[in-house]
Amino acid sequence: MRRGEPVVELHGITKRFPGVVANKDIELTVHRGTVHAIVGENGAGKSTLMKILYGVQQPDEGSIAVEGRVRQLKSPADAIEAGIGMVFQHFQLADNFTVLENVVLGAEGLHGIGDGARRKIKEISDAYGLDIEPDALVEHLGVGAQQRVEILKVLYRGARIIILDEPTAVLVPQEVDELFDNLRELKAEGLTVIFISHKLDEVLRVADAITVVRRGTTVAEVSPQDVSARDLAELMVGSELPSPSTEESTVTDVPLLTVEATSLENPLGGRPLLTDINLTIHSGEIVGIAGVEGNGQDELVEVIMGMREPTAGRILLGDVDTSTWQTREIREAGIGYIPADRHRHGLLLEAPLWENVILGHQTEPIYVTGPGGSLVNGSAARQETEAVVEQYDVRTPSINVTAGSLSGGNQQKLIIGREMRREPKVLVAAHPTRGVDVGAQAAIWDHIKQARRAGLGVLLISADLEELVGLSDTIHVILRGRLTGQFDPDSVTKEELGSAMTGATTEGAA
Ligand SMILES: Nc1ncnc2c1ncn2[C@@H]1O[C@H](COP(=O)(O)OP(=O)(O)OP(=O)(O)O)[C@@H](O)[C@H]1O
Repeated sequence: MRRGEPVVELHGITKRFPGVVANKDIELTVHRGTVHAIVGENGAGKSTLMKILYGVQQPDEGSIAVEGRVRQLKSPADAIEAGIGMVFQHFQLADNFTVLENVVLGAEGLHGIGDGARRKIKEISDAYGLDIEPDALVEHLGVGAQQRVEILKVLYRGARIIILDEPTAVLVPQEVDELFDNLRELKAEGLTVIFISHKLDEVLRVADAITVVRRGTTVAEVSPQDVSARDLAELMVGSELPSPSTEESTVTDVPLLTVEATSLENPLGGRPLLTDINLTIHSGEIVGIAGVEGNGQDELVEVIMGMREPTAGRILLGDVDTSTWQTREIREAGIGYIPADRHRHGLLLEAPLWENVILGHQTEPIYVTGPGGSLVNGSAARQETEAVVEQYDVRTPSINVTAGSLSGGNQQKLIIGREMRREPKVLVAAHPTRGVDVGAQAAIWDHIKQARRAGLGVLLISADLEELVGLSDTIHVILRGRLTGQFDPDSVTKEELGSAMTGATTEGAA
């Protein structure tokens, strides 16, 4: 096939769920050898469209042509057969297996593991600059490399069209650059990449064409040379956006949460997970933590939230030592928590929204009723859920649907609303706006800033440097379990932060 020919043609795609039209009359043409971005608000219908193209879901109406041939994609196997592969945001790799085993098990099964497969992996890795060793253990690979293994897996199965679902959400800036280099190599070889992203500046950097989806339908196709990030955001929401305003500092000298000389040994031996962490969050202050994933951020959150007990040092809430408290006690004492993994720690996906909103708080007086307080007060729970949905703009047909049926960004908005409406004293927030569209992101930032004015203290862990710099009053860098530098967000550059995060420099500027 020639470069530039249409390889994916979607006409009139419509997909309905109970109470929602997720896709309506979608028109999309993707050309060979291009990177084609799909952007839109949370719940606009992007994931649904990609699932339809990957055969995970079937459209109610419309047609799909791949490389000029009309196809019925009834399953991912059909899509793979048509030359389409998909890399999901949550990697689907078995940690304690090698790259070779991971790649081959999904494709040919056990009998495929051998020198032939090893050679083929090397060839693919070399051809597209993926830099993957077939015999490396997946658990030894960083996030960026694991993502390249996922891409390699898809290529190994012969994909010519690769769908990536928010591929940069989990990457730090250097890894994003590497990924984009890989994407350029893929398209130079005549492959086609379709990707979903909320990071509009990245979309403008790497895409050849951008399709905007609004309320389930394709509203525009633009070329990155012709638009700004702001134009794109306005196309997504269908109206003009307000301009951001500058802020006065609200930091006080009242300590709310203190992490004092805290260390955490690794129960499996080796380097400690945390070493001598000292950190204070004052009322009205947002303390940001920058770091490459896996450098102790999760463990820091876990010792603060009572999921692990520090092996040295202590955690103080005000002047009360909470180091040995359980998570529930800590939450009840006024710490809100936005976990990094919303599926594992934040939500019960099979339960309705209203149950999720009172999750962890169902024993509190306002939610109990009946003899001996044995029943849940459904109407109080529903009222609170309606309020979360309304204030945090959770797009849902009703509060009775399951959390699992919400789009990813709307799940995140639900968690943030649940935590913020409880008016915590301290908020421990890991990647609070991951997967959230730019409009909703700005709204969440406003909610957090407003609470900060009223005295909230925040520990903000984020891979999004824009968010860290824009929200934080001070930024610490975490590297191999230690705080290695402190920076003033008003003066630090992304490059300085990036080098501190990778250990290229460890000197703080402030
Ligand atoms: N399995 C499902 N059952 C019911 N409703 C669903 C299901 N999957 C998606 N929806 C609904 O379809 C709409 C579109 O969701 P989709 O996940 O495609 O949005 P999205 O644009 O990918 O959003 P995000 O940016 O938040 O990931 C939403 O209203 C969502 O609640």
